[in-house]
Amino acid sequence: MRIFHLSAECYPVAKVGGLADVVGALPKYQTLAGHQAAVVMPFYDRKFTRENEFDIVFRSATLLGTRRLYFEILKERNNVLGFELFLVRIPGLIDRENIYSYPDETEQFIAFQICFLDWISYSQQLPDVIHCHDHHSGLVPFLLQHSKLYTQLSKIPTVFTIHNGQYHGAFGWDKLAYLPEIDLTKTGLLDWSGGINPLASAVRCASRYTTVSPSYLEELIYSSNGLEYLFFLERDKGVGIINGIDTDIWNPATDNMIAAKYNTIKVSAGKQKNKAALCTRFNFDISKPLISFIGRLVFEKGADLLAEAITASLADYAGRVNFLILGAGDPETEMALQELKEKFPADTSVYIGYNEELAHLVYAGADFLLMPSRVEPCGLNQLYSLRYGTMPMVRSTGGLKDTVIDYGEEDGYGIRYNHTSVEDICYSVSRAIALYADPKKLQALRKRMMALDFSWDVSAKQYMELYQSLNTIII
Ligand SMILES: Nc1ncnc2c1ncn2[C@@H]1O[C@H](COP(=O)(O)OP(=O)(O)O[C@H]2O[C@H](CO)[C@@H](O)[C@H](O)[C@H]2O)[C@@H](O)[C@H]1O
Repeated sequence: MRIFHLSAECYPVAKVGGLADVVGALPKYQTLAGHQAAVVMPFYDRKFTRENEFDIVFRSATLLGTRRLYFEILKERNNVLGFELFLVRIPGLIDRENIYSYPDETEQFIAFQICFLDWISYSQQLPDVIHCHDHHSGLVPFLLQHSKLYTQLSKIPTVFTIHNGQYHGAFGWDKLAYLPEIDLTKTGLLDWSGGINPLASAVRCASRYTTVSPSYLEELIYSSNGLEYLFFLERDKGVGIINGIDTDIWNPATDNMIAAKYNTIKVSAGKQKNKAALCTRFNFDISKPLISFIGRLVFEKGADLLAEAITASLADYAGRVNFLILGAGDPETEMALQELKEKFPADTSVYIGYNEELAHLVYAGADFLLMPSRVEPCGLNQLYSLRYGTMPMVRSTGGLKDTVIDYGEEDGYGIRYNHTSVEDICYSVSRAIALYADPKKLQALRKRMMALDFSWDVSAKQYMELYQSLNTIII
């Protein structure tokens, strides 16, 4: 089966968060299973594109409104990722360093989708399925079916995966002219709340939509930033498939980014060496429990509560626990965390920024990983931490609920709490400190965590079954 994944991110080409991890792994596992999986993404002027070799496989021009765009499709030459990688380059529009946040972002992603469709319209070998990820490729299912330019593509089944339902990529009807000629009787399929909403359109027009955990599929009906009624109406088209993790990259026994490699048998000594490296770097006392947080410093992740919750915890446990935060995001949260570090220099440390290597070391060296997310479609951090024998402390929501069982329950291995609140975070901290005081129990739980299997094998198979079922669906 030939599968095209369309995405704004793909590890290691360009990563901001978990979307990149999934799009960098799923096609690899599909290729290993004998399928022809490819990723198509915008060209970014980054380390990966500078250091690898590409062939130009297609060159053409298209229109974005009245603007004529010349574009190229580049193909990575040496199969370094284990799957085909195609980049859409449009000089002056899609050839910059950053992935998001340019003022013409809407134009960038519309152009990305148009160029992709133009390119495959000329292709001799059409894909069996087009798999779109998040709103950046959300207009493709609509355009395939309702633009005259792409009639020959209209039978290709599409899957749309929602990694984050909070962001819709919505824009005003004044930008309708950027789309290619469409059937104007169908504009209702683009509209939500008086604007063009790529996420809503994809949910309606894709053959199927998926969420990255079964719980999140249900939660979208109650909380999806204004699309609740849409998810209520379209519920039967949705499927929840939990993310896997790329065990080639996230494996403490082979990970070159950590200070000492270890496996389940050597977990105690291995974690201790990695913790020592972290404690030296951040000036912590290794004998104390180390609780960390890794992630985007945004409201969804509960990051706004970290400074207050850590301050409250330290009121009870000063000198008995250390906190390490790695992340970047909302300026107010970044500032509050910097202040926290200045206020409690012996107990806390904060690294503002994105650092892939440090993240690996933290998964390996910390004792606990705090995830007080308000919204967590799947969450990969808890899966990585489990793989490294680091206990996740999670709020029961979305994928966190689906993957972490509280250690107080039968076969449990994590810490769970119900609310993204200072009280619940503090309560989870007190439980972590108590558990740390019982090294034998913690050691047994670490072995249990590391024995869990969250590899892609099962989930990749579920996606294949979904694709295969689409051939029989009449949209
Ligand atoms: N400052 C930093 N330095 C280094 N590494 C950092 C970092 N900040 C984040 N990361 C890394 O980025 C990834 C974050 O992945 P998540 O799945 O937790 O979140 P995200 O919200 O981006 O993804 C969305 O998509 C994914 C994929 O479907 C869902 O799991 C998730 O719930 C959904 O919100 C992890 O690999 C983490 O280590």
